[in-house]
Amino acid sequence: MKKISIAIDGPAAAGKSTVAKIVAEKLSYIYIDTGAMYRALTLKALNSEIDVNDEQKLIDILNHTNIELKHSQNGQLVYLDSENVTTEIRTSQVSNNVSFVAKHKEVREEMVRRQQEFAVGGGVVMDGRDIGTHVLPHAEVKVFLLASVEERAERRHLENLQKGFPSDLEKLKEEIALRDKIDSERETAPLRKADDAIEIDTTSLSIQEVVEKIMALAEERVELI
Ligand SMILES: Nc1ncnc2c1ncn2[C@@H]1O[C@H](COP(=O)(O)OP(=O)(O)O)[C@@H](O)[C@H]1O
Ligand SMILES: Nc1ccn([C@@H]2O[C@H](COP(=O)(O)OP(=O)(O)O)[C@@H](O)[C@H]2O)c(=O)n1
Repeated sequence: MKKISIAIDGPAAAGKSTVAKIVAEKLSYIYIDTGAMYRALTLKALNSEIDVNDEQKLIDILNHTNIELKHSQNGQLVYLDSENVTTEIRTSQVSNNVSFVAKHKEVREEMVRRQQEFAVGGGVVMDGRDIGTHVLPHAEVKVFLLASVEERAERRHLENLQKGFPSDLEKLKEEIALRDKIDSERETAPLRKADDAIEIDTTSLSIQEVVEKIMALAEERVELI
């Protein structure tokens, strides 16, 4: 059966990676979390005391940085220069700096090049902010996931508590809203629904309901090919 590409975009904590992972498993496709790549570069910049506004320094380190997304039974693992950073890239320090790193045109160009390489041949579910608009503009299925900022902050809060991370719901709401604003207002490839993407408001939907909607869109497309 022909393998298609599925692009899932949307604001922070809308449920993109959760549903992308399940859809990829159901279809036996590769799952690619592009946010993890920007997070890994941000972690390296913070650890190297590089200013997140210094585009030239960031591109210099990116050119000497290996970011790998490995698939394990426990989900996706993220390796930065051969070191497992799966947990470290989710700290609030990384979350609060990543949008500044992701603003830079040259950083994005290099990340997009790597992401497109991962997707050669199809059979991928990729999530991020610019997948339907820039990384995979010809993806057969494009979805834009939404949920109210209150709902998204509550979901991330619960997730943090489950992981044993410190978490303050009100602060999280502000941080998520600020990150969405920076991601939506940047000049290069801002967070935006592609014209041909299907919008799904997940505020009152369960994970399973969102997965079913995306699976239905994928099956429809596979049948048409
Ligand atoms: N439809 C949903 N209903 C309730 N919780 C959800 C839903 N989708 C995702 N979640 C939870 O919300 C949190 C954030 O989801 P995640 O997939 O990390 O979002 P994103 O990848 O968009 O940042 C996770 O803890 C996840 O389990
Ligand atoms: N394709 C992408 C993916 C992420 N990003 C950036 O990376 C950040 C982290 O993405 P993420 O998907 O891990 O974030 P969460 O929604 O999981 O919190 C985003 O806030 C964006 O600044 C991006 O610019 N383009």
